[in-house]
Amino acid sequence: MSHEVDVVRAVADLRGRVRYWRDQGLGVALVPTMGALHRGHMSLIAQALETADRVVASIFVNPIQFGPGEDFSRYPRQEAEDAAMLSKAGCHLLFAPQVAEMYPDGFATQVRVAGLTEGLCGAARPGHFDGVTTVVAKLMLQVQPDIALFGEKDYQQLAVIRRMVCDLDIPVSVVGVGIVREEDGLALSSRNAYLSAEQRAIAPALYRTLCATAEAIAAGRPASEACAAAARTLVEAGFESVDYVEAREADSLAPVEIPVRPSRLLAAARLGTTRLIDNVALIPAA
Ligand SMILES: Nc1ncnc2c1ncn2[C@@H]1O[C@H](COP(=O)(O)OP(=O)(O)OP(=O)(O)O)[C@@H](O)[C@H]1O
Ligand SMILES: CC(C)(CO)[C@@H](O)C(=O)[O-]
Ligand code: BAL
Repeated sequence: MSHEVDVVRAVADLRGRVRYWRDQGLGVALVPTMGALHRGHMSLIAQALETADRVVASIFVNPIQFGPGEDFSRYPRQEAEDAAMLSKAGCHLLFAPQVAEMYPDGFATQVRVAGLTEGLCGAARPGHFDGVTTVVAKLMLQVQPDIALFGEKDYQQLAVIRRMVCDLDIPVSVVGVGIVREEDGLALSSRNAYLSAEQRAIAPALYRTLCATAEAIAAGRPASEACAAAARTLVEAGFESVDYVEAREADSLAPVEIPVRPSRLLAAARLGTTRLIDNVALIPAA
């Protein structure tokens, strides 16, 4: 039988708990989240439990990564259900701070990764990644884990965090975890809860279109042409607008036309006010 996950809200308590484990020589993993947990998050927790002796999950709806007019105030908050899921999975500690604990009066520092943050989601969400890197740097310094796990669903976020950890010599191994999908291919995401039944029926077209486009590029169709066709397909399928469909190198996220190195096809598109993102691997053309 699983026991209830312990919840701490203060950085000092968090540090005390981790210090106790460290004194026993135990390895620690961190899984940062914004809550409203689903099977995607739980696969990060499961992988963390396989790799480390102790797992800390954080739940913090981070205000500074939301732009004006985005969904900060209505973002789903369901800590009791989340804690029950974490308990069942065997997660050891939940760090769930209030905003004032993370950003007390006078807070004035920002961590910003240049370049990588400028295109793709960064173009539609200016300042978003500065908010992500600032909070992830804080969480890494607060917990000082051996490893931190992030989902490939947020592929650009993962690349940005890897860059930050490398550039700032943060002694944490960043582990990327594969995308967990619904049976019809839709990537699990807390924001899927915003979709109406009609929008939910359209949503799997994002993954379907990415898969078909990746196949076309692997068969030799130039990426720019294939991506433009994919954007048209998404609109025909019922998406109101397409922020981007782009082929990029897997690590640097530099644009690619004919992939010769490991690459990724990434997209973001809107169904009503809900913005969905997804990505698939691009097989280098034969
Ligand atoms: N379907 C998924 N498969 C694998 N990892 C995922 C999936 N969904 C989210 N994650 C990962 O879980 C971590 C926490 O993400 P977050 O709490 O923002 O959830 P989310 O479902 O991505 O929410 P949102 O709808 O706000 O994008 C991130 O590292 C994210 O990449
Ligand atoms: C990494 C993260 C928890 C930082 O707030 C968030 O961007 C997310 O949930 O992907
Ligand atoms: N899942 C990434 C966090 C965000 O969209 O704000």
